[in-house]
Amino acid sequence: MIDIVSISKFFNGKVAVDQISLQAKEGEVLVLLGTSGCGKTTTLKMINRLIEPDRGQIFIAGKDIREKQVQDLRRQIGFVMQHAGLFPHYTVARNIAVVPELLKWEKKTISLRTVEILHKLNLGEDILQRYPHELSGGQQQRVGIARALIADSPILLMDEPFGALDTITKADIHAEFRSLEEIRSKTIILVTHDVPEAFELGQRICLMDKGKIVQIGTPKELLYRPASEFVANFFAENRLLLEYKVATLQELQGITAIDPFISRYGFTLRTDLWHATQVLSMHTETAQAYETLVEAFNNYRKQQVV
Ligand SMILES: Nc1ncnc2c1ncn2[C@@H]1O[C@H](COP(=O)(O)OP(=O)(O)OP(=O)(O)O)[C@@H](O)[C@H]1O
Repeated sequence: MIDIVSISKFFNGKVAVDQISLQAKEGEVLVLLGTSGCGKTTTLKMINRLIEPDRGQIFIAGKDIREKQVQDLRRQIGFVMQHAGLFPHYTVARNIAVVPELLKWEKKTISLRTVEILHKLNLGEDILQRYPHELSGGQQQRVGIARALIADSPILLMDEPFGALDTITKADIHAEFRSLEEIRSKTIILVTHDVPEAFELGQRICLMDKGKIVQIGTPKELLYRPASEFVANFFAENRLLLEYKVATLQELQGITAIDPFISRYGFTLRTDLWHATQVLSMHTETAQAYETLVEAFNNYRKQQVV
């Protein structure tokens, strides 16, 4: 678990992070969300000591991170940098092997694990001898993720890991990322300014503004129980999309019979309404099922909005 206790950071006398306290629980994806300049990256970089806080403390598994050697601390933390952050003069293979080499893994182990992780991220082995500039933006970001995952560290810090991707590539890579068994048991803190991405990937979202936390909670809490007008306004633009994304079939269960949707259309109780209605809206023969779900959602929504 990562426990951040009242940390602050000043740059040139101006506060960038202002007495932030939060906890990231073991095995969860916590998203730091907010507009440009609100202090997300600075907060993230203080966890692996790329930036030192001016005030406050950070604990990992109960230990103050300043008590460890920086290199030891960073070896237990996978880090995905903004814009992938690959070394331009290293091949993909060398980029991915940076941490295993520091850990003094055998060459054979590195190459086997590299191939395994490449396949999981839908990358071909043919890219191993290429340089970053010979890859597409999406491939570069996948390589950045492969590099952070290869050593299977218990913590993963991700700074806009999918930032450079178009919407369609993003949807694919989000789905891949969520289904990776590698991320299941990790504590992940992910920085983004992309609201739908935060809702898709975060179990909890920490919304920040001007260096402070405005609200921290589940996507559903932020949407239906905003702590302030700022929070409500922040989600106003994407509101309907987000409401469809946070409602799962499980939540509609008491309102309409869900079993037929599961057996007939291959959904699960965890399928979100956004995905389900998209599938059902594609064919005329599923129009009735689509309408049933939308009606159930409207009734569910009435119970949420008080
Ligand atoms: N090295 C630095 N020197 C001076 N000011 C800095 C430095 N790093 C960040 N800042 C300032 O601190 C504030 C917070 O920056 P930070 O990068 O943490 O924000 P962010 O929320 O991650 O933004 P973005 O989404 O644009 O990356 C900003 O006002 C920024 O200009």
